Amino acid sequence: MLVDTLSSDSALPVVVTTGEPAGIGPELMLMLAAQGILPAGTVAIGDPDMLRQRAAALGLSVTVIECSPGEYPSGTHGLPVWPVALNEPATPGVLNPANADYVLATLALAVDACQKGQAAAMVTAPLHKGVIIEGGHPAFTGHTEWLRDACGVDEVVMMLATDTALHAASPSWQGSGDLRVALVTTHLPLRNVADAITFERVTRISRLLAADLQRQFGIAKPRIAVCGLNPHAGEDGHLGREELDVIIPALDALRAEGMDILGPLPADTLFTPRHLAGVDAVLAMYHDQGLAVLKYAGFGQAANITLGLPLVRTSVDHGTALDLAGKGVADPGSLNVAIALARRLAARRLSAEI
Ligand SMILES: NC(=O)C1=CN([C@@H]2O[C@H](COP(=O)(O)OP(=O)(O)OC[C@H]3O[C@@H](n4cnc5c(N)ncnc54)[C@H](O)[C@@H]3O)[C@@H](O)[C@H]2O)C=CC1
Ligand SMILES: NCC(=O)COP(=O)(O)O
Repeated sequence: MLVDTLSSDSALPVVVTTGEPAGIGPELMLMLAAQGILPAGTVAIGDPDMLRQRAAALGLSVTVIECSPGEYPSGTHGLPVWPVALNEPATPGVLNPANADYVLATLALAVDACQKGQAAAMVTAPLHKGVIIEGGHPAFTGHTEWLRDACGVDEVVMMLATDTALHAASPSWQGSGDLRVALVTTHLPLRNVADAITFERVTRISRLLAADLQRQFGIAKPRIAVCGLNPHAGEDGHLGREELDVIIPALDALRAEGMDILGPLPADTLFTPRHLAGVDAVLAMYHDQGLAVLKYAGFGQAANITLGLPLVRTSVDHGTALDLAGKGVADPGSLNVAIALARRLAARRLSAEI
């Protein structure tokens, strides 16, 4: 289970940014609302007219209820929305850089609401990084780094996790257990990854991961298994020196601090049941090393959690799926998991006062 099963008893809503307006985010939110499975106390952030048009086009019976930011109507049926106006009309599947600022404004509203105590947590539907960059934000690399800066913290960690407790009831679930995968590097070109694997970075990310597994997930002494960077974890230096020069010294330093760390292990066999037994999280060196396995294990049934933030943020395990947008065929499973997880993490923070 991702966290212990606390029900959210916060009176505050969980806010969900509906993401790239040309992508599947808006319709996933509408699908959950139409299916009647959105928990009470969930508020969408986005353009209400766009959401109404998207619902009508897909034949989804959802009443979009526009509320002032910070307000939440109790006891109503429908989808409460805190409005942010699109800059230009959006067409499913067609990116428009003119709406980049709209997407960022939805994020800013969600952060503001969490910081002001108007929301218990934020969940993000997918945005399109490329169109945000083209829309005038050349340094943009993703929600994770944007939230780090918006919250004024030095470092955050991207972790994706499957949750058997949430999807055990799903007939499509084929997985055998929970898997949590955190990343040392996130959105970097592959050719830059090796240089970014430094002693400081490995130790900083590992400490943050362990601290948030304790704080947010209630794991008293987390066991973390760490991937090598190179094939066969470098084969004693014959297939790359990053393990010998950087990763092993970093892990030795962490062990000396009392952390329960395994590795570095060859990444191809680390993700097998024997090596994963008793492990609370895997730390992968780069994006596709860890996330390909996570998505094989539970795509559509997993969530992304940003560790190290002063607020709760979860997200989906997928992107904008422009190829599916506007067709009503995308799977809302991960958004459902992300909302449920945000509620549980928020409830845990509330009860533990963390
Ligand atoms: N949380 C976020 O905001 C994320 C944003 N992205 C962004 O999304 C954009 C597209 O990225 P891609 O790598 O193409 O990944 P993608 O996840 O959008 O699409 C990859 C494949 O998965 C399918 N897919 C995705 N979500 C699905 C769903 N809910 N149901 C059924 N099929 C689904 C798509 O149709 C496509 O075939 C990029 O700009 C990327 O940076 C990617 C991942 C997370
Ligand atoms: N592959 C995960 C991903 O791209 C999530 O990015 P972010 O926008 O949540 O930082």
